[in-house]
Amino acid sequence: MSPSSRKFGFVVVSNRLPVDRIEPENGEGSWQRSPGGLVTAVEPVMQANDGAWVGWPGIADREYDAFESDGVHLVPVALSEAEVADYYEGFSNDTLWPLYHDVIMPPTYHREWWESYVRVNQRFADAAAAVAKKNAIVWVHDYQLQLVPAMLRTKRPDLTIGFFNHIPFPAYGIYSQLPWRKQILNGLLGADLIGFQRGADAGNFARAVRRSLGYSAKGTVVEVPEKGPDGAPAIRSVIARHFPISIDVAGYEELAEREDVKARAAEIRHELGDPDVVMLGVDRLDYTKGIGHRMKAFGELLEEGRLDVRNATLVQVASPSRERVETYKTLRDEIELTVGRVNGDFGAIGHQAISYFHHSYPREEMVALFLASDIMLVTALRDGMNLVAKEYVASRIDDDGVLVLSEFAGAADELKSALLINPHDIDGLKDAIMAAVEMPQRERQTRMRALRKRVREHDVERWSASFLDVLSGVNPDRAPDLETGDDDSDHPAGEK
Ligand SMILES: O=P(O)(O)OC[C@H]1O[C@H](O[C@H]2O[C@H](CO)[C@@H](O)[C@H](O)[C@H]2O)[C@H](O)[C@@H](O)[C@@H]1O
Ligand SMILES: O=c1ccn([C@@H]2O[C@H](COP(=O)(O)OP(=O)(O)O)[C@@H](O)[C@H]2O)c(=O)[nH]1
Repeated sequence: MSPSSRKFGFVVVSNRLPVDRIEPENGEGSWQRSPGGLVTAVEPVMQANDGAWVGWPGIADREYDAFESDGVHLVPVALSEAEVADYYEGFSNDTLWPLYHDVIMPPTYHREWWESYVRVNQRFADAAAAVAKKNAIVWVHDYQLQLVPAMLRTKRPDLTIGFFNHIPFPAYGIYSQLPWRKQILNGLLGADLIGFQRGADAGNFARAVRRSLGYSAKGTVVEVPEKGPDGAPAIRSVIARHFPISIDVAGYEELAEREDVKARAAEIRHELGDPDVVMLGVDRLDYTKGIGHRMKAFGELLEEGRLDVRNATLVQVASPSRERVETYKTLRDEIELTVGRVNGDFGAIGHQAISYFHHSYPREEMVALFLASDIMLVTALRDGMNLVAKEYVASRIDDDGVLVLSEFAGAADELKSALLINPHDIDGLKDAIMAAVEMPQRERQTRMRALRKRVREHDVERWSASFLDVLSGVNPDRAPDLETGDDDSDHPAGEK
């Protein structure tokens, strides 16, 4: 059977596949790991469950057949150049992204972007429906695909549909700005189960459903009025609750134990001039991450002489992201100007204040950086979860290192032994950085042990198992087959 005609009992749908197609002008094309935490978290779930992953291969105007990668069956969905501009860069990342992150930047509303979003969501729904076996479980991910659950339900009422929102869901006062607020809520309510990162996100969603659609939403259950099979009015229950995402903790621990990774960590410190204090920031270059706030705090500490550039340094990895979106271009200019200013004002020969890298690094190098750093700075202004915070903790098998963590990152709900900060309060952030610098070893150890315990007990396997347990429990009569299969049996609602 050709890979494209196989059908699966478990299907994941996300905007991105775990690999991006890279086509250099002069050279051979290749597949490269995609950026971001969604892929980091969903990849181990797919490797543990035999299924298909439907997503965009990260390049415009190219059609690829389904293929296997690292034991996962990938089903590429093609997007045209115009769709990348309107659906991905436009509606997803210049309308929904700023809106859902509490309008840190003003969202842009364009009707053509919305129309493209609807068309592309339908394409993803069709692709998922085509690879799903009868009664399959389909798990849709993130804000780019909020209409897919209802589209799938219309096409394939046999499916059990889950949706997980990786970014925050805003308060109704903000959400209600969205001209298409009802359509999005109705799209999501096509799912049987809707997962969020934080309890507050699930609460905001329930309020939006009550205020915008007038449906009952009590506790974790939304009651959606529908027509029953006989045409009579009926109620369909949708569960909406939080399932905080996590990481492959054992994988990070294994890397942290490796001699070559430890040696690389020592080498990094040495190359930085063996300072007393190494601070680290690792983020996609995104305005939600508060990179400028952390640089401002660090710069002021140097200016005030509370830190000395000869023994304290900041390493900032800012991996490229959404580079054609105007707000991201402006952000890059601002951050690089700040780096230049801080280094110009406070650097000394052989002692750079900020080492800035606009690259993406493989996981081994990330763990070496984590081990090389005394203080991890996560200063997001808003963040669904922030997996980097959890990766730092998981990697510190030596029970050392201090995590400074924004209370506006989802991770703050769980990582309560971190030094929690409000990144808008620059003085408070500076005090927290100094508290981290001066923290006695015993306290560092106590805090890191508590953090590691939490992350170890709540790893990505537990996240996916708890979501999928609830999801498979909603239609117990359907008993989906999670094994890969070649079942071409007829589907309801006219599916081939
Ligand atoms: O696909 P991109 O546009 O390049 O962006 C990368 C991903 O960024 C976002 O990640 C989120 O998911 C993480 C895991 O749940 C979470 O820790 C983080 O707080 C979120 O920002 C986005 O949600 C993904 O869809 C993107 O693929
Ligand atoms: O150079 C880099 C920078 C980041 N990451 C990974 O990208 C993910 C970022 O996820 P997070 O939830 O922190 O934020 P997002 O980028 O998804 O908003 C984490 O797994 C990082 O380890 C990486 O592998 N290399």
